[in-house]
Amino acid sequence: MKEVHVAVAVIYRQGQVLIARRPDSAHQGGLLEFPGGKVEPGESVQMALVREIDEETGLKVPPASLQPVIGIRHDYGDKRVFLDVWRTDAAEGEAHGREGQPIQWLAPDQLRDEDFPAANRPIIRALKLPCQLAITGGFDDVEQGVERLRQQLQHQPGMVVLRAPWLCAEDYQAFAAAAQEVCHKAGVALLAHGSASCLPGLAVDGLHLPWREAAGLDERPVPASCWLGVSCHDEAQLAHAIALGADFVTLAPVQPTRTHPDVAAMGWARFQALTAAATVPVYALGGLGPDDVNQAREAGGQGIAGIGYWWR
Ligand SMILES: Nc1nc2c([nH]c(=O)n2[C@H]2C[C@H](O)[C@@H](COP(=O)(O)OP(=O)(O)OP(=O)(O)O)O2)c(=O)[nH]1
Ligand SMILES: [Mg+2]
Repeated sequence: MKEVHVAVAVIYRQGQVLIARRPDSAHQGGLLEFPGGKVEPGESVQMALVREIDEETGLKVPPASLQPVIGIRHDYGDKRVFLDVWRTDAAEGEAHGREGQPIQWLAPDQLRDEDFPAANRPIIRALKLPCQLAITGGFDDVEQGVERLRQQLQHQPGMVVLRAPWLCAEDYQAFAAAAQEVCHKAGVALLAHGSASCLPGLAVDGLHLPWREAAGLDERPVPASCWLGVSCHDEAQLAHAIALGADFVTLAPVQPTRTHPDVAAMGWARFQALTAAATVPVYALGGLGPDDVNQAREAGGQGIAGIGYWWR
């Protein structure tokens, strides 16, 4: 079966995205969708986006405003698609459903997996996840750890992974409880780091699995209502994380790091190649800071993750 290349548009306006309803008679009919459609022969994906957005909503999109979000290969059984997803926040005009389809503006947090075709799940993840993920670094005692976390939050990461594998379970619980309060006040999501067995009793928003924990699992260890991240370093690990149902992965090391001087960095070209094949948002990790967010996004990533920049 030939793969259909589909240009999919995430049109942002005032923190909301434009959603349409697919006609009942269409493939995946009756479900919600992002505007878009098939890339025609001879068209670039950008040309297809500009055309489809105009045809379906009447909005005019400056081609230069389009930025890549994620690419997803999905087999529906009756159809194979490559969803080539791009965003713009510069669409001009008033949106209306030019093909008679109902449209609405929704905040990313209002998007529910079950309302969309199955291939859209990673898109919804990508829109809800931030572009900066901070991981906690070393500290001497829990009090100092919490103080450094407060400083880390001043750099406004959208999510924090609470990494402290050297702490005993009791100290980790205390660290997580204090961190939860600090993160909650700042409106920042907090993920525990380790195995799912550390979760009971923790008021966190999800779990980030180090590769050594993910390697031994054959199913998702947490419910769909909490985030699941996995640390990956190569293609095989990415495939395993996706099979586990990870909501996102980190891929490292992209650049040389002080923490792992003996590990060879993969560089941006390799990061881009691995990310292109992954149906999940991918954070670039290793030797990076906020200045690298654009580079990571241009390479098809969700953004950057790291310890070094934020933890001084
Ligand atoms: N536009 C769009 N298509 C999606 C999404 N998710 C998803 O699986 N698809 C699939 C459904 C279709 O098989 C394919 C694109 O179809 P489409 O019906 O929009 O194509 P089109 O605008 O060119 O329409 P047509 O000329 O075939 O009527 O991609 C999405 O969020 N938006
Ligand atoms: Mg369409």
